[in-house]
Amino acid sequence: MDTRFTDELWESITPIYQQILEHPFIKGLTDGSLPAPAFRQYVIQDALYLQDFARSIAAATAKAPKDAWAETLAGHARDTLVVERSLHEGLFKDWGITTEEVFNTPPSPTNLAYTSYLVRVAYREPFEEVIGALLPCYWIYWEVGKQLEEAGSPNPDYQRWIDTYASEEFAVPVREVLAIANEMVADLSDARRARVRRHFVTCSKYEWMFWDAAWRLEDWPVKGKE
Ligand SMILES: Cc1ncc(CN)c(N)n1
Repeated sequence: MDTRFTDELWESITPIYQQILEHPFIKGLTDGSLPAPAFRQYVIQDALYLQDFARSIAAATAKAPKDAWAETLAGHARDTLVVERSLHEGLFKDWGITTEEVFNTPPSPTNLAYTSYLVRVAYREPFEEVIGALLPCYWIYWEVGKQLEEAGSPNPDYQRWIDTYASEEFAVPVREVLAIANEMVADLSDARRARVRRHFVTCSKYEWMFWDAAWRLEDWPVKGKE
């Protein structure tokens, strides 16, 4: 398989990926120093995030110009999320947090900005751009999972998180979406490839920001009656 396009994409985010690995949230997963409230906030926000992520994959499915890609993505909208949801549900059960509480939590400013961007691209832009926006969500998590796997974590919750994203179950859809990304650009002009890259870089920045928001226990600076 020709992986030149995705190699180029990864090259375009190497400084961002490096900063992700150096972020205290990520470092704190392996050395155990991540404060529990930051992890809890992250997992709750992530459960909200996944709702829009799934809808964005479904929109990509509807736009797929090839049946084989539509079938693959339809499977992701259902199955990929099952793996991540089971991680979340296990943690919520251990923490005594109900599904109702989770889904009644307002999205943080960063979460809302990221998911709004994803959904906007998914509904407004052509198929290849939607894949560009979705790709960091798959790929960065897999790379981070693999990177942290060797060090592991003294904290069982953080170890579960690492195991999920380093797992073969998570790797399969990542490889599939990478294959779609490399195939879909075969006949694309440089200008259209650049638009894919722009979304890829933007969403990679949002990935860093998502962990950072939880680390800072981000909240809205002003409040109404919610
Ligand atoms: C914010 C975020 N980005 C990506 C993933 C991996 N699907 C996730 N669970 N959360």
